[in-house]
Amino acid sequence: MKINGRHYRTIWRAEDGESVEIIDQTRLPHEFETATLRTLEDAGRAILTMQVRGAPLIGATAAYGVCLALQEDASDEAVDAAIAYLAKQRPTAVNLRWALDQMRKAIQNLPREERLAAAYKRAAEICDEDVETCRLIGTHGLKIIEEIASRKAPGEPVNILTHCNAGWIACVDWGTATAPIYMAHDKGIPVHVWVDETRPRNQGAALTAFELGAHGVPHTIIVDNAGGHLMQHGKVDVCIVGTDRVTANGDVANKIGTYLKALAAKDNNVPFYVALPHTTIDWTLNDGRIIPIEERPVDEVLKMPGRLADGTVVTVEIAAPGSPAGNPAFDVTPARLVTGLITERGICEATSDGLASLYSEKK
Ligand SMILES: CSC[C@H]1O[C@H](OP(=O)(O)O)[C@H](O)[C@@H]1O
Repeated sequence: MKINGRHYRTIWRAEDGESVEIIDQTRLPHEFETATLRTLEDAGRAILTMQVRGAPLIGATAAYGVCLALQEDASDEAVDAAIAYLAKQRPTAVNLRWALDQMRKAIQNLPREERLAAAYKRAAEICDEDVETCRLIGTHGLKIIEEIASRKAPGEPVNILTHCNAGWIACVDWGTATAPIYMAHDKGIPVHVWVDETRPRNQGAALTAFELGAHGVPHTIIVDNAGGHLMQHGKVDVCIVGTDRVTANGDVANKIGTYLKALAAKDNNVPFYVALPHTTIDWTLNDGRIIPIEERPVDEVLKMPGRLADGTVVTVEIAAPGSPAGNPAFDVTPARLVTGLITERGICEATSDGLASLYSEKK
């Protein structure tokens, strides 16, 4: 999408052909900085420290991480070590495993001297495929927004609540939950987005608000605990969130707090949709309760970055020194609380049959 009128993807191969550029998301929204990944370790660190984050972008970064590793050593042992290293950086988003499996398939039967070119080719394809997949998610999700808009008074916006950042910044472009929003906005359908700030890393306040604002989409940042209240008072027409892993039976792992939004939506008869590409479906699991939930550093809870009036960006402590904290980064929303899954192939029920109806090859 565009930043200051210039189109960006979130990750791209540098002109030197042997490094990778990313948008450093730890600097947003106060500073727009790109960063260069030159080694496997740079890619692993970018994923772990969330310079890049969002399931599809984590996968794309890992794919390029394999390329950077191959530049040093294209042996079978080095490939295995690189894949194992990248796989352990973050446990919940299944796109990481999916992308690494794709890279292994692309190079494993090639002679060493052909592996690097094949790896860069596959990594580029993964990025291009993600852009098209998210665009298609947008076209299918747009129908939901259009149907709600048809029941509203002229000019009255469709009020959409989203949690965390499942935007173009979480992907290579377009986003998952935001793709239908951008398409509705660009089509002239009045929309307004309630943006959950999404403690503790504030991906909503720092990233979703940033990208919606850059595209001119009306939005309001709210504290995470306000969503239920807004739903009780009829101010939310639909919830659309992203996900890091959907099991074959439709259970949804997503940023911590998603489950509570789904409960509030169910209690207030607000449709709750989850937008996802096929790369986020874990066909090996039929129960969301066994999805690994990442425990992140407690400093993310105890400290918060911000900008002073003079523009200096600082980090402050928000609790008494020595306060203990816990930081589970994701929760699992049972399929029964999900109205539907918005995929690149269409919208389906959050059930095994629903997913099988769109992905018959996986039956
Ligand atoms: C389109 S995937 C977005 C998904 O990823 C986020 O997690 P994180 O920021 O920790 O990578 C969040 O769960 C979003 O819904």
